[in-house]
Amino acid sequence: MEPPHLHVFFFPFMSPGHLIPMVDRARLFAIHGVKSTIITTPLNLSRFRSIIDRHNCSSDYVPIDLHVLDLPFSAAGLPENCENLDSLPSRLMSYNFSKAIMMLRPPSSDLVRRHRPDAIISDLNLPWTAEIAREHGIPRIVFNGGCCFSLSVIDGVARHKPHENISSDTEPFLVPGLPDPVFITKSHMPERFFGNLGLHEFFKSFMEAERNTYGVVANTFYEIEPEYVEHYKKITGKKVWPVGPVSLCNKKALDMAERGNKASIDKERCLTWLDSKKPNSVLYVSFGSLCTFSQSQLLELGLGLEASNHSFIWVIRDHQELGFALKDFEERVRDRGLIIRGWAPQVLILNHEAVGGFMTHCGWNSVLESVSEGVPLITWPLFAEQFYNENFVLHRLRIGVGIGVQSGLAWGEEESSDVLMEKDQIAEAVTRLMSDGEIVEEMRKRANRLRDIARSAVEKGGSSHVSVGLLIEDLLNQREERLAREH
Ligand SMILES: O=c1ccn([C@@H]2O[C@H](COP(=O)(O)OP(=O)(O)O[C@H]3O[C@H](CO)[C@@H](O)[C@H](O)[C@H]3O)[C@@H](O)[C@H]2O)c(=O)[nH]1
Repeated sequence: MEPPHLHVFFFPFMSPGHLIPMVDRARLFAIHGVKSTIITTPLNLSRFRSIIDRHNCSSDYVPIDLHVLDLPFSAAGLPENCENLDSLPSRLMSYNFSKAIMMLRPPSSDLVRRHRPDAIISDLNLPWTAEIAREHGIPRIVFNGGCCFSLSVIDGVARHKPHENISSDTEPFLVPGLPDPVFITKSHMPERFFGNLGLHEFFKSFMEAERNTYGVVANTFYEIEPEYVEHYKKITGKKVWPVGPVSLCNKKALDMAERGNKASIDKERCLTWLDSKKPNSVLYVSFGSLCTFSQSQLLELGLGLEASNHSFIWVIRDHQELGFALKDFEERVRDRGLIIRGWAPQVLILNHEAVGGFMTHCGWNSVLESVSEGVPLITWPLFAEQFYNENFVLHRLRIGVGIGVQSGLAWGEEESSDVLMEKDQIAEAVTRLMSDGEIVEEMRKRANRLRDIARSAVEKGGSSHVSVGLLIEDLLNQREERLAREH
């Protein structure tokens, strides 16, 4: 008799930059013949339900199971229906959000006891999943969102503390112990991100849990950062499986359009607009799922895009207060600009040949999605490890133009009226990337080469495809050993 499919529980963290790649990963494993179960909350499920339903309709794949847990809003002091980091009324509530997530431990443990999966793949931000795995004698594989380069820089800073002798926020210093010389400044360090919201203690528990984890699954591909994948294995002493770019498992237009949420623009309207533009002529402008600019910064951004004279798609989050009349702006830029207020079908847009540049905050998913489509970037990092991702894009991949921002925002500082970048600086960066010229031509060639390598990595026999197979094999061996122990 055939042994049962390997059964893996996937626990995503409730923030788009973490939820989306985890759902992709669960699908990837199901495509490889694993019985995947995603555990999430009702409103988060509604963001990706349609993709799972389509997946489950296909007779080629093992269907994906879903378990829904209610988030204890009132016990954690959160407003009703606040199930995702992107829907917090204020970032000052991040602490309550983390508390609510910690409270999911008992019902999650109960699910594991009842369904007895063979392994857990869970987000770095859910440290209690490591304890549950240990209690049930199964391996936990951690997913920490970023690339091995940034994780290695974070580790290098924590280990060697090179910033401690530096007084200036803007003086570059070397991070020791890395495969090549990496310079950062104090104002680029993600520690700022945690501000004073009491999140450090949660962060410590994530790192502690990571140390007690069986291995790491990363949304990257080996060829984009071979030295850093090896380095990360060495410093953590863990097995590391690079299985990305996971976004490439969304091959159908509808899956691309509905990835992460239902898009706020009709897919056909978006494609028709893009079809009317020349190849590589459109700049896509989006700052991920969490960033909120000050009203004055948003205005400068609009004026900069207007002044650049290039075509653009500009995504403005619906939580974002505008401070200017969008209608007037749209009338001025006319057909040169398409504004999406809310959720954009990002992967579908980047996939279109008219898109020739991406102005981004350098969230790792956005960087990798751009790389997967051969689109060079204008880098405008804001917080977390985004400055390190920028460093990787500009100095290692050499597929981007830096906008020149010196320092980021701390979590909770979005209300400030600061203008980080003025309209002329913005227009200048757009012109540098979107105008023809030898330097940009070379950049495009490098980006296209990386796109081809990324796509080969996820095809049969490619490095990421092989890596998924090796991870599954490892987990099957773990299961056999566990069953032998139990009998
Ligand atoms: O309108 C939108 C906005 C976002 N996205 C998707 O949402 C994800 C956003 O992820 P990312 O680009 O990584 O940005 P953040 O949401 O800001 O990600 C957080 O998580 C990342 C992974 O850990 C970190 O690299 C970032 O610093 C952190 O801010 C991507 O898949 C996008 O395709 C859309 O599809 N439509």
